[in-house]
Amino acid sequence: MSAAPLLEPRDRTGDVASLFRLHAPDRRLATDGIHARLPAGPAATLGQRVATFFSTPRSGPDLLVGALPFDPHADDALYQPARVSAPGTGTLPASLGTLVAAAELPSAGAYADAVARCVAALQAAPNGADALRKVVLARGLRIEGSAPIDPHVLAVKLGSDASVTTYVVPLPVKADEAPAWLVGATPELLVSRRGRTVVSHPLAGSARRTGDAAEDRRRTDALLASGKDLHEHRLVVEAILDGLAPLCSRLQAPPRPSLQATATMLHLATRIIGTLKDPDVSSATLAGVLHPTPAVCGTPRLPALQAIRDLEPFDRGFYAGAVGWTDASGDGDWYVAIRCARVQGNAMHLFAGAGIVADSQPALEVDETAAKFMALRNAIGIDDVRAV
Ligand SMILES: C=C(O[C@@H]1C=C(C(=O)O)C=C[C@H]1O)C(=O)O
Repeated sequence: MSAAPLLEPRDRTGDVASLFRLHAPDRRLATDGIHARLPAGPAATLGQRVATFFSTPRSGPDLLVGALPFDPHADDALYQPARVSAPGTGTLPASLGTLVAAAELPSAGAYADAVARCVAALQAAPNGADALRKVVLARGLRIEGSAPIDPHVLAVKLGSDASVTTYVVPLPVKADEAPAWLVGATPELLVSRRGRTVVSHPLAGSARRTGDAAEDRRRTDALLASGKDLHEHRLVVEAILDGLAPLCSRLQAPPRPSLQATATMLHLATRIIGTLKDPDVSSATLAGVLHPTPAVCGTPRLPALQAIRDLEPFDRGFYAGAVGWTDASGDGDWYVAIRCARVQGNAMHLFAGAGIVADSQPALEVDETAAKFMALRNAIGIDDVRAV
């Protein structure tokens, strides 16, 4: 197998299991080893657990890294790394080996049926603040390889799109299981904190990017004028403003979204900036308050979570959760864990979801989720998700 030069460190034993990587356009973080684990718990107690962790004298970096699962009531997986590592001290194989798309769960047809059932429920929902207004429904694709899949090779391939944040996050596994990671390339910032300044940059309302400049311009204009997509987007911005408002003395968001493009997608995006009233509110607390936003869950949160449980035939695990870091000062970055795969042994599970509102059309949501698989599909070189 040919080797690519100087891409990512191995740790001292050459083990990749505990390597964490978060490469944002403006900041690169890589760590290796696990010094101590944060006691696991739900999103609501994350801020308190992190504060307790850092208030206890200990050796090792003043840093916690890891992932929150989609379900805010399920256990998260954060740990203090052994070392912050300098990227570029090792080599990686250039290839992921032979991969085939093995199974869709659910099939495109079953996904369309679930979207149709969801639309019917949204249309039947009574008017009022508590009524179900949006549900994000996802589907999965299992890919199999001829040999164990190296998550860092996949991340390097995903990193060829400079507009996204690539990540590799070790996931908890049972004692008899092979190591597992969440590997992805997200365009979406859940929340970032530096001192008192808080930034969130949600996306919702999407179209496939074609690569043809005139057609992409047309799609961009259509997206920025689409009542359905602006509504889907507004619900996310409102939820984030509602979450941040009690914590901020100043909070600003432009009245209309702008366009954010990745190599494969066009998204409506809004950059929200706030100033914390209390500088002791950490990025972990903020992530715990905001997650899951209606970009990945729906509105209102609890009925949307229930609809997802009822309509999706799989457990999301850490897909549509959050990945990131927080330090002892409370600063940190948390990204929405989308455009990703759970990698374990010879297999990976890809996930893609789309926001459903009362006027969504099932066939268009099938296409939107197929387009959202493209980032991963391009990286692993599988052209057609239906090919087996
Ligand atoms: C849920 C996903 O993406 C989210 C849903 C979007 C939408 O519905 O338009 C856009 C970006 C993300 O917030 C995903 O990629 O799996």
